[in-house]
Amino acid sequence: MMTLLEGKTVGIVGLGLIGASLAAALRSRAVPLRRVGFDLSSDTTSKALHLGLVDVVAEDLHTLCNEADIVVLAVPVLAVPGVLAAMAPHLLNGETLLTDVGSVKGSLIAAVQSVFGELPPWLVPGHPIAGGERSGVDAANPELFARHQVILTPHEFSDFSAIETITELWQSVGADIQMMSVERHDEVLAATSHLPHLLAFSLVDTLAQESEKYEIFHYAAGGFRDFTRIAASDPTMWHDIFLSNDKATLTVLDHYIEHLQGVRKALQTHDGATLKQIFTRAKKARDYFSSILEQRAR
Ligand SMILES: NC(=O)C1=CN([C@@H]2O[C@H](COP(=O)(O)OP(=O)(O)OC[C@H]3O[C@@H](n4cnc5c(N)ncnc54)[C@H](O)[C@@H]3O)[C@@H](O)[C@H]2O)C=CC1
Ligand SMILES: O=C(O)C(=O)Cc1ccc(O)cc1
Repeated sequence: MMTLLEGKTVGIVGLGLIGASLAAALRSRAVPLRRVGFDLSSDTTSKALHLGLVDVVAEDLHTLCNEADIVVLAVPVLAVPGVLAAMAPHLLNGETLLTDVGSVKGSLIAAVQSVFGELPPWLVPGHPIAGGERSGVDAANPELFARHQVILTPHEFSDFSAIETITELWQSVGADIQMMSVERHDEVLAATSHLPHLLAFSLVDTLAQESEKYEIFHYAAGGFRDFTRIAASDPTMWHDIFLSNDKATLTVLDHYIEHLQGVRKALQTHDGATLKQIFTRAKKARDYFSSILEQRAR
């Protein structure tokens, strides 16, 4: 039974893919929350209002904070410190809960600490492991979070009832909640999300620079499509993520470069046994990942 959200107002700052999808999901599932939105782009807020994703658009962050019981930050991660600083005077009543959807959690914690001088009990950071290469309000999808995980990284002073409310917010749109420390989150995501995006951007850029008028892409097949879909993701969003999670990404990138050097050596020396060993281990791991995906889809 969902009870903690009844009659409350959620204020969503940033009505792009994730913010607008959350608004759309809350609406399509008739979650009893009033939805107030804010975005720097007036085109975006007009669309969100016109599509009925939000009930009302706040004129500024001050108004949004005054109206909202729960504020969800859904802006690129490097925009967070500025938004927090603008909201700070209006959040200090202690009654408004604050959460976010950012792909990096260490930088959010650092921003909150720098703006508020402490980690307030009404802060429960979050990260939906759901999205896609499209961005903006036009890409909003009410089913985006269904059967997907949302990682919450509450800190040691996060209020229990605040954690329960944010848990219920995500469960109400069909998501499964996982709890994790900030450090573990940033390491895991560096490996499973940030590194793959870096490799995809880098591979596509390498080939694009070597190919006159992108001619080579005419001959690319499904493997190239699957490997590089995420290179179509938003450059600003990923610029922000890499600069915010540089340490953990560098660690896993160095590990990967070392492994790739091994693959290169095996190829150069025609060491087929080593190549087969690597491919067999990787296939086993990828088959396991496919089984996780199948279980989740059931
Ligand atoms: N795109 C994805 O697949 C996922 C993204 N995330 C995280 O969600 C957050 C939002 O990402 P998306 O929705 O994909 O981005 P997006 O680019 O679709 O939307 C961001 C929105 O924030 C607005 N915005 C930017 N600066 C602002 C500011 N200072 N004040 C108010 N609005 C501002 C923009 O106008 C835009 O509408 C990012 O932190 C990202 O790391 C998390 C999970 C998945
Ligand atoms: O496009 C994809 O497959 C993604 O990996 C989406 C995504 C992007 C960023 C996140 O922090 C979480 C999910």
